[in-house]
Amino acid sequence: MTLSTAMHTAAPAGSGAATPLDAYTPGDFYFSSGRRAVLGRGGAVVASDVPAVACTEAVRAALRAAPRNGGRPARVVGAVPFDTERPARLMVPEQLQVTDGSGGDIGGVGAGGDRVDRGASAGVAPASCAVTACPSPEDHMAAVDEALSVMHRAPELHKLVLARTLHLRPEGALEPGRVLRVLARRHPGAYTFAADIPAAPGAGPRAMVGASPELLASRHGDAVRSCPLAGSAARSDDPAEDRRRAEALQASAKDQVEHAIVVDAIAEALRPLCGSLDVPVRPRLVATPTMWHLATPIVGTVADRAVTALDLALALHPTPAICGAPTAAARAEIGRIETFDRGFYSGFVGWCDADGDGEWAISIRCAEVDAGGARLFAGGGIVAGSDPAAELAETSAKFRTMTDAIDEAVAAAPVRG
Ligand SMILES: C=C(O[C@@H]1C=C(C(=O)O)C=C[C@H]1O)C(=O)O
Repeated sequence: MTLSTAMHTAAPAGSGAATPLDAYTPGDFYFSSGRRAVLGRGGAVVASDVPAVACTEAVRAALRAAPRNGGRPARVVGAVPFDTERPARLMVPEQLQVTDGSGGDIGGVGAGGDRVDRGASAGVAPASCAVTACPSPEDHMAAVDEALSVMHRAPELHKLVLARTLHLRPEGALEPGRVLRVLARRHPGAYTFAADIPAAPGAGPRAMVGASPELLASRHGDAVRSCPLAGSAARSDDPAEDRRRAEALQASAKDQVEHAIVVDAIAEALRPLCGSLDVPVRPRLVATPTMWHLATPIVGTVADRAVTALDLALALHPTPAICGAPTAAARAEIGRIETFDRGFYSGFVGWCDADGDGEWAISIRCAEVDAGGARLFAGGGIVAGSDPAAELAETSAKFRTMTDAIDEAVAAAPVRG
């Protein structure tokens, strides 16, 4: 593989010949998709005083005003929260390092499925951390029951995505960069990211760190892509059982319905923006090291080049994969039933350049990480026929992306005397 490394302006201080992943330090932005990786450092936060849903004009203006980077268009990088009435955390970095392989989008498909690396811990939480679940497992099951009752009373609500959190506090300091590098190694097919997010006054930097298998939207030239995931099963260490679970997922009528709701919503949102759009009729199976998912790779061509990757992401968000359907009713129920603030979880993270090209992944399989610990998030779609215990188990399995990585990062931390 030949990597052409474009140092857009100066390389980040002290990075030498380091890759973007090596160069990452807390406060930076990092995003990789297959062989493409972006590291951003410094620069003003853009559109911090407007709701994220209305940020595109300010972003366009900031990109127009920014110098080109080593002959390439300027880029905005960062994260958008679940609630787009709140501001995004987007930057036009002062220093940008990009490695541009020939890999193209990974689009969630084949997301590292053959490279199963289950790591050391099979449990939900690293042994080396104090753990608090919010809500408790019992309360999450009660919330799923409540969602099922709501959908029974109001059948026009087809799907509701409910999440829960785990707070991990290791004995020593947690290093976001270490967690990021473990994730990148364990999940080579994922969208791996670390995005700076607001921290408490006086506290050190805080980052949203994760390895998402899900592409919300990308645009490269005319080519538009989205790869929604919905319908999940935990992987098994036993190959025969692993295959059985994958086949059961593909054969599950409930999961096919749950998946189709997402694909229909995305196709409907993309159609007015696209000249052509190809939506496969049946989903395929994709694997991460911890989960099987149903996935539908949607491809199209943008009708008007003025529509940027950020415009596409904002037009699609929140998809029923992380919110529900219909959107407004599902969002209202999430606000009523969930007992915590999603913040940047289930928003999106990535980059967009001044030509409108860009990539945005859904911020899942992730955690808010600072030196004191991590707040992990995992959710799942509830439809008629969902089972509270199975939904709880699904979120436990989804947590493993981050618990396994934090476990390894903490175990590998040097002892400080
Ligand atoms: C909400 C999450 O995942 C989403 C929900 C899925 C499901 O319900 O099957 C599958 C993939 C994601 O779209 C999460 O990982 O936290």
